[in-house]
Amino acid sequence: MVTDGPGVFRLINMNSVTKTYQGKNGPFNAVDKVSLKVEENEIFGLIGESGAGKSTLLRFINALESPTEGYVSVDDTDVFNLSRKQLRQHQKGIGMIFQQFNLLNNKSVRENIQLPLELHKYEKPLTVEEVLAFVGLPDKADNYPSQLSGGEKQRVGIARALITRPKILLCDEPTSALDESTTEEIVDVLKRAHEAFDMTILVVTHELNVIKRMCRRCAVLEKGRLIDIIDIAPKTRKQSYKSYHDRVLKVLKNG
Ligand SMILES: Nc1ncnc2c1ncn2[C@@H]1O[C@H](COP(=O)(O)OP(=O)(O)OP(=O)(O)O)[C@@H](O)[C@H]1O
Repeated sequence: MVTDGPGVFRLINMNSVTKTYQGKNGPFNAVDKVSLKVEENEIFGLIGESGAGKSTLLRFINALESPTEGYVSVDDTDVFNLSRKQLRQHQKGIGMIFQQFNLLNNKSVRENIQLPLELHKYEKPLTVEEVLAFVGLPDKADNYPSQLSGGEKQRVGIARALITRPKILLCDEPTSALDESTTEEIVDVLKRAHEAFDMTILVVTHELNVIKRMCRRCAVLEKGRLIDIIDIAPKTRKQSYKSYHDRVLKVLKNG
């Protein structure tokens, strides 16, 4: 076990990860030598403007993307040096929720939530009733996605992620398709899930208030580079708005 002091366990460790893509004008680094550590049970944010590399970085953790260079470990295990069986096991411990919910429209809420259990065998999954009650939709099991509001669809997305009892939950812009009050409700569901299921949560978003309400720390990315890791504390500090990074600091530290 890797520790950073008493009671602090680094669950996720990224060391100088780079992802190079071919762009119109040649190769470019969507993620550029990023190193960061996320502690077990933390809610950690990744923020930055569109194209900053947030989603790419998030997707390294469950190996949906692989870095061109660098090292990613989860629980002390190199994510990109696993057998197929080990990789499946690794991915089974990670849930994901998406901006556009990714529900199958021809399947009922119950069928959507059960999908992960059809793909893999889990030791102690929750039941559809349990997760639906948790996200506040106890009566919607037989509805179809087209009969739900955006906020309800995201609750179903969260229920689908929770049914396997993941150790890590990756949230890619979980509230970006929702209005302000629905966003608050979804943030509350995620915070309750964090407490109830003892998970580590990573949240990618460009919404600073979501970060402020949920996270203890967040990484700021700009053009693939890690600019800062901010400890989010309600202290008042004078900041100016010279750059995007300055605005982030202002909202998160002073708001
Ligand atoms: N498969 C790909 N091939 C080429 N370029 C890609 C590919 N995937 C992502 N990119 C580019 O890499 C950069 C980072 O993308 P990424 O989706 O990680 O950013 P992001 O910060 O999550 O952005 P957004 O907030 O808009 O989703 C962008 O310029 C994007 O266009």
